[in-house]
Amino acid sequence: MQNIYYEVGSLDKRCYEQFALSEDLLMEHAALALEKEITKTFDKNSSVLIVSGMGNNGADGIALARLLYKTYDVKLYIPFELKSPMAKLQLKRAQLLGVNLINELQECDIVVDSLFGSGLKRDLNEASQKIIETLNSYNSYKIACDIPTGIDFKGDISTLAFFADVTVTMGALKTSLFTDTAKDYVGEIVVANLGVQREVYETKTDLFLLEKEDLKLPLRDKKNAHKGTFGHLNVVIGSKKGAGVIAAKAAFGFGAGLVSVICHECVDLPYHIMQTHNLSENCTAIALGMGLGIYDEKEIENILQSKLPTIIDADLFYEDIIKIALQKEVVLTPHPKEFCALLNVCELADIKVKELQKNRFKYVEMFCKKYPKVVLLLKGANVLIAQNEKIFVNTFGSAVLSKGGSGDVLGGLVGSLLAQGYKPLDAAISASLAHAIAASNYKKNNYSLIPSDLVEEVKRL
Ligand SMILES: NC(=O)C1=CN([C@@H]2O[C@H](COP(=O)(O)OP(=O)(O)OC[C@H]3O[C@@H](n4cnc5c(N)ncnc54)[C@H](O)[C@@H]3O)[C@@H](O)[C@H]2O)[C@@H](O)CC1
Ligand SMILES: Nc1ncnc2c1ncn2[C@@H]1O[C@H](COP(=O)(O)OP(=O)(O)O)[C@@H](O)[C@H]1O
Ligand SMILES: [K+]
Repeated sequence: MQNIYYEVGSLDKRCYEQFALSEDLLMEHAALALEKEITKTFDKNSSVLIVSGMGNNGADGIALARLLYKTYDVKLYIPFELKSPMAKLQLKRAQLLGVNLINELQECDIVVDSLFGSGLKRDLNEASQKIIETLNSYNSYKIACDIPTGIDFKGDISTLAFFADVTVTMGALKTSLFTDTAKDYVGEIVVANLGVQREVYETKTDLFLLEKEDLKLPLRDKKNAHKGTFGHLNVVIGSKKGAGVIAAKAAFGFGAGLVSVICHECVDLPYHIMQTHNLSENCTAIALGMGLGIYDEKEIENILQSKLPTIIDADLFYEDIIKIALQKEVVLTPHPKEFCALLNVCELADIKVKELQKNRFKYVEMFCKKYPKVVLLLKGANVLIAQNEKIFVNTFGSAVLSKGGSGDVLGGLVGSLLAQGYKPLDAAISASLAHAIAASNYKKNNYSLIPSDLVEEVKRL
């Protein structure tokens, strides 16, 4: 996994103060990283439009123009008067070489957006919006310097933003690149080394980007084993029975030795899933909430009081009864609307989904501060998995998963790993990764996946 930061200004400052690196030196490395992004794919003489703003983001772009000058067909566009001293210095250097400025935007093979970076404040003015609109309309390969212009430090977009194919971000990863809103804009994210290795530049953090290697599949390493060795998950089935059945099937496919559903009515189950009325004696984990609907309060209260590892989903996030479980290491898997309801039930905030989506990290932190034992998995385009002070981001998911039943599969996968003895945080991380990576392996198209296809892909991981 990789480190993420809310801001990197303090890391830059550390470079100046502790390692005697200069702003100029850091900026030169920023420009070199942008140059590398171009030279690795594009032949000499390709045309490069660089759009530079008045601050240091613009300065990075102007330094790039100098680096590319003569081998690439560089077109430097500076729409506003430069403000930052570094931008002015970079322009002086570029012009001494002979780099010419262009007066209007021109479509090129490559576009570099260095209009605004981490210094973006306020809404983009009309002139900037027009520029971004025009750049977005080009078929060029689009590179964002540090962050696509229009995304603010919280990862929010107030008017519009640059659609990058790749974002070369300076020094380290920032949370603003990993909001659900930013996901459509950032493209591939590359981190530029600013003159020291990332291991040196970065300091301790509690935020992490998950990578494929962080997925720990429940591969069986014991030869002397039987079905009981791999746990017994009980899935509580509610009035919308399908949800629990999907979760049960997913759990079985992900390695649980035994899976039973707790249901008092007749359910149509595959032969390998059992049905029971009460918690099984050898039950090792519980999944409940998915499709629960109307429920028997006493029964759910008893289940929530159990000491067994538990994953809770869906309908229970709207109910006071959930508070029984929040002092334990349970896994909660709400989608944004459910998380808003949960924040309300827990008297933490009374907010709408829009406010949550603008501040996902903040509300996740707030919840985990009050309930440090709980493992919270907040669904979304980028899933956040958190416990106590740590937050892990899973960016592997895609719109392939935007289907009824995808969340039920996820609940089953988490339950399966809990039943097999994973620690709650590890279960949430590996289940979330398996869920998203399995969906990305579904190659037919991005609209037709159904829960059973997803389970099939999980089986093939
Ligand atoms: N140590 C450093 O500071 C480094 C900075 N680097 C680059 O510097 C960037 C940050 O530079 P700055 O702090 O100068 O910020 P920016 O270049 O992002 O922009 C700040 C300037 O834009 C103006 N501005 C902000 N929002 C505006 C809006 N909506 N409409 C019109 N004007 C607006 C501000 O008044 C300020 O003059 C980073 O994103 C990165 O690309 C890199 O060169 C690496 C080192
Ligand atoms: N656009 C998307 N990008 C990434 N993941 C997505 C996207 N849409 C949905 N998902 C994932 O699919 C799952 C949907 O869960 P949920 O909304 O609870 O559905 P349901 O209750 O119908 O099963 C979540 O894990 C979510 O993160
Ligand atoms: K930018």
